[in-house]
Parts: sequence; C-alpha cells; structure tokens
Amino acid sequence: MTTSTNGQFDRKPLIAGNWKMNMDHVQGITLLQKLAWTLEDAKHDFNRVEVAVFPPFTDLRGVQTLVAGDDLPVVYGGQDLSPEDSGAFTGDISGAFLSKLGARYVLVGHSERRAIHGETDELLSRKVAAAYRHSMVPVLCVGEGLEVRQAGRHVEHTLEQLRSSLAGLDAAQAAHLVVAYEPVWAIGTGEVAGPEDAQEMASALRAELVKIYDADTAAGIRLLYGGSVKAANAAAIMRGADVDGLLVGGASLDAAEFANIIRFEHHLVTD
Ligand SMILES: O=C(CO)COP(=O)(O)O
Repeated sequence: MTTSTNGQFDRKPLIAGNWKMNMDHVQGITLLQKLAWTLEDAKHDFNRVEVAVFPPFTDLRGVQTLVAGDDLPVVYGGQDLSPEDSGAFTGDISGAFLSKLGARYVLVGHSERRAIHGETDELLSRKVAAAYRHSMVPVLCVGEGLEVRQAGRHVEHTLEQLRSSLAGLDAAQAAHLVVAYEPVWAIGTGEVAGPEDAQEMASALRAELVKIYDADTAAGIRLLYGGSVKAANAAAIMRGADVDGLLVGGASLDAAEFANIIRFEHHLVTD
C-alpha cells in the first residue's frame, strides 16, 4: 500500500475482523465495546483506516444497537448470505435481512465456506449478485490450498476463482468491490504468507481486474490479505503497493491485539 507525499493512501485501508463461529451475542458486544474504547483512547482516525467486524448472525442485532447507540465509527457485515432473497431455504440468511440490520459488507466464499460447505464459484457469483441487490459490498474471498501452492499454480488458481466468481458483474458494481486473498494453508495455522507473497497475489489480482474491467475500475478495488495476521506482521504486509487491508481471524478476537493491527502505521515492523 503506497502512500503519496501528502501521506494519503492510494485506497482507504480496510482492516476487517472475521469472528467466525466465536463470540455469542453477549461476548460480541463486550469485545466490540472494548475495541471501540481502545481505539478511542489511541485517538484512531477512522477516516484514515476503516474498521469492520464480521460477527456471527446472532450477534448482528446487538452490534447494530451498540454501533447506533454509541455512534461508533465501526462498520459490520455478515459472514455469508443466501443467493436467494426469501423463501423455503431453511437455515439460510437473506441479504435483505443483513441490509436491514445496517450491514455494509458481507463475506462471500470464505475458504471455510468453500471447503466445509462445498461452495462453488458458480454459487458464489450468485451470492455476489445478491449482495449488490441488497446494497451491500461483497468481500469476495479467494485463495489456494497447500497442494496448489506447492505445485506453483497459486496465481493461476486464484485468478480463475476471481474470474468465475465475478461472472456477470459490471464495472459500475465492481468499482466498490473488495477482494480478500487468503491462502488456505496460512489460515489459523500460524503460517503466514510473507509480505512479498501477499503483494505478488495482490498485484496479479489487480492486473486481472484491469483485464476484466478497466484500469480505473481496478484501481478503486480494495485488495485485502488474510491468514495468520498479527500486530507483529501487519505493518510489513501492508507495505505491499497493492495490499489495501487485512482480513483477520483469530487475532480479531482480542481487542488489544486487533486494535494494534488497525493501528499498523504506528507499529514498528518486528519480522
Ligand atoms: O480466515 C481468516 C480470516 O477470514 C484468517 O484467519 P486467521 O487470522 O485466524 O488465520
């Protein structure tokens, strides 16, 4: 992520916490309150670095109430959504419901959805469309597993996921898109793809977005990295010219650690 001489980023960085299936609605409120206090104490500039959380569905109403009641400058989203709007889809959550709860973002195609629930790129392209239909910004997750990485096919594999999941999306919609690169072998394992791996993929994704759309559209799309991000490695990863943010799992469950990741600009690189 390059900054120009006036200290501005090319794109506004987005630091997002994916709580996964952690934090019930009571714990979730406590965590978010602690995070807000910590950032407030540190005088975090939310206009400079955007902060988002992705709590479980059952937490969202409480999160909405807290954010609105305390006027917190934090945004939030769902961890998944149905490709359908309503009907006989037991257990699924409509984008309309998320949107009504004030969700700005929604994760689409997280590797755990792809691996555990067998979600395909074809399904994900319908979920991306559903997100836009309900005025939310999809955070489309892409990334390769260990075997693909070892075979040296990670770029090709990830770009194919990108192309397939964006099928049918026009440039006007894509202009607001967020794409998160999460190499599956680096998720929850402590294995971090190096800052140069994050930048390599971000740059390949941006070049592909230029091909699919155009240079202006691609220049506005934010590209995040996710996988074992901690306060100690956040600043180094964010140095990549095409890396515009971080999607954080485990470390987002600790308010102090997550606040330090959000404040990556103020922390010395230790790795
Ligand atoms: O999957 C992730 C975020 O969506 C990454 O999880 P970890 O940060 O726990 O590795």
